[in-house]
This record gives sequence, C-alpha cells and structure tokens, in this order.
Amino acid sequence: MSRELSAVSPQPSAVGTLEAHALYVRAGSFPAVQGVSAAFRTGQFAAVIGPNGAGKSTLLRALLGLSVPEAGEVRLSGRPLRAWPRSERARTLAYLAQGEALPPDARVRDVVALGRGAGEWKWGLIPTRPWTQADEDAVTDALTRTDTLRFGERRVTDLSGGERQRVSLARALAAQPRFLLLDEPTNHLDLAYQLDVIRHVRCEAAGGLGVVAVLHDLNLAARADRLLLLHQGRVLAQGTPEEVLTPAHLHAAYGLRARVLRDTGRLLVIPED
Ligand SMILES: Nc1ncnc2c1ncn2[C@@H]1O[C@H](COP(=O)(O)OP(=O)(O)OP(=O)(O)O)[C@@H](O)[C@H]1O
Repeated sequence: MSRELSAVSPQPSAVGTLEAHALYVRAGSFPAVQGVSAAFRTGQFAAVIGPNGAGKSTLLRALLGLSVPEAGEVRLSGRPLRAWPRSERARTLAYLAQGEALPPDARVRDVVALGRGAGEWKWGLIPTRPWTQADEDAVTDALTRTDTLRFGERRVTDLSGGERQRVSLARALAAQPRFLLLDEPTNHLDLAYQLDVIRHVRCEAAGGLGVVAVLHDLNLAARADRLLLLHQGRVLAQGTPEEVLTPAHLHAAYGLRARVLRDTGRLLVIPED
C-alpha cells in the first residue's frame, strides 16, 4: 500500500540509511520542501519523481547537506548529518549534479581521480595530498565498473554525451561512497544511453550502494526498487513502483490521465491525450 502525506514516517534508523525527517527546506525564499519524511537504504535504487518545481532537486541537496533545512533533520546511519565531519560526509555521499561540467581537455582518468578528493583541477590535476595505491585501485575499479577503462587516456571533450555521463558516474564511484545521489542523470541522453545509466546504477545498488536518482521519465523510474513521488514540496506517495505509479497518483501529481500497464514484468506508463 502506498502511504500518503503525514502518514509517512521512516523506519527506525539503521546502518546504511539516509533519512529525511519532517524536512522543511527553502530554495531562496520559496518553501520548496514542506514536511518530507522518507528513508533511503544501501542496496536499493530509489527514484525521486514529480512534476517540475515539485522540490526534487531541493530535497536531494538537503539530503547531501548542501542546504540547511529550516526545520526537520537529515540523518545518515541514524546520526544527524550536521554532526558528521564534512570530509567523512563527502566520502559517504557522492553527488552527480544536473548537467555537471567536466574540466575541458582533462583526461578521463584524471577526471575520475578528482573523485578521490586528493586533488583539484587548475589547468591540470593539482594534488592536495599524496596519491596512494588505494587511490589508484579505486580509480581503476570505478573505470572498470562504468565500462570507461578503455577511454582512460582520452580527453573528455572527445567523448559522446553518454560516454561523458559514464565518466561522471565513475568520478562519483571513485570516492567509494555508500550513497550516490544523482540529479536527472539521463538528461540529454539518447534512449540507449538513458537505459545504460539506469543499468549501471541498478547494478551498483545490487552491489550494495544506496542510489537516489531524480528522474523525469516515469518508465525509467519504474525500474527503481522504490519511488518517492513529490508534489508541491510534499510527499504524494512512496513505495514500490506498483504502489506509486497508479493512475490516481499520476493524475494528482501531473494532472494527466494515464494508463499503467504491465509488460514483460515492467510497468509502462502511457499518457492519454
Ligand atoms: N533560488 C530560488 N529562489 C526561489 N525559488 C526557487 C529557487 N530555487 C528553486 N526555487 C523554486 O523551488 C521550487 C522547487 O524547485 P526544485 O528545483 O527543487 O524543483 P524540481 O522538482 O527539482 O524541479 P525540476 O523538475 O523543474 O528540476 C520551484 O518552484 C522553484 O522555482
């Protein structure tokens, strides 16, 4: 059963959880997130969906600790996010921002190395601490997992949009985070690359990572384990795709009539004109 608005309350805290507790967040002066409670877990792929302006990106930024809530709290493994040292938080929560720009002319391997937090890009990779074998191994592992190892020596500007997105994913994975938060990672990608990104994040979740992705395409979101449907800054529904992607919820959130079919084990949302 889907749970509605105020009835939503996260499960008791445990290791491997990222939770929003009655979260209120302003974006500028606008109350973009209003009383959102939700729990995300390692080993799960969760998608945050909802119409434009529903508060998805604002929620994601609050979960990352990039914005300070007006009320409520974010907890990581049961501990308030604000109590985590910044560096530990950055290692635990990786972020792939919307339309993230990669340093032009950088080699793929250097871009992924930036994910280790061991250097910064200033016309080249400037180390901020000694590079270790563990760093090297993490970068190779991230490149391998995203099928980008063979691009390692190429410049990011020479890659297609879809290949670049895989490199961004590798950069985030190189930090060896426990949660990966992605804001519209399939934007501007063709259908094959959209599915490619979803396939990769599903695979990472199956391997134990917690994935939280803002997605607009409901048929891609249907491939997630859990969905959180936001509307006007509030939770309209959360649960499995079957629980959330109902004609009634879609009408309430998007004001559209849609049929929801099941095809070869997957849900298919078909808007009606
Ligand atoms: N800096 C700001 N100042 C004022 N209002 C803002 C600011 N940033 C965001 N908002 C408003 O907050 C609301 C939520 O924005 P947010 O970007 O979180 O929504 P979203 O669901 O991610 O939208 P989209 O799908 O269009 O990216 C929107 O109505 C937006 O106009």
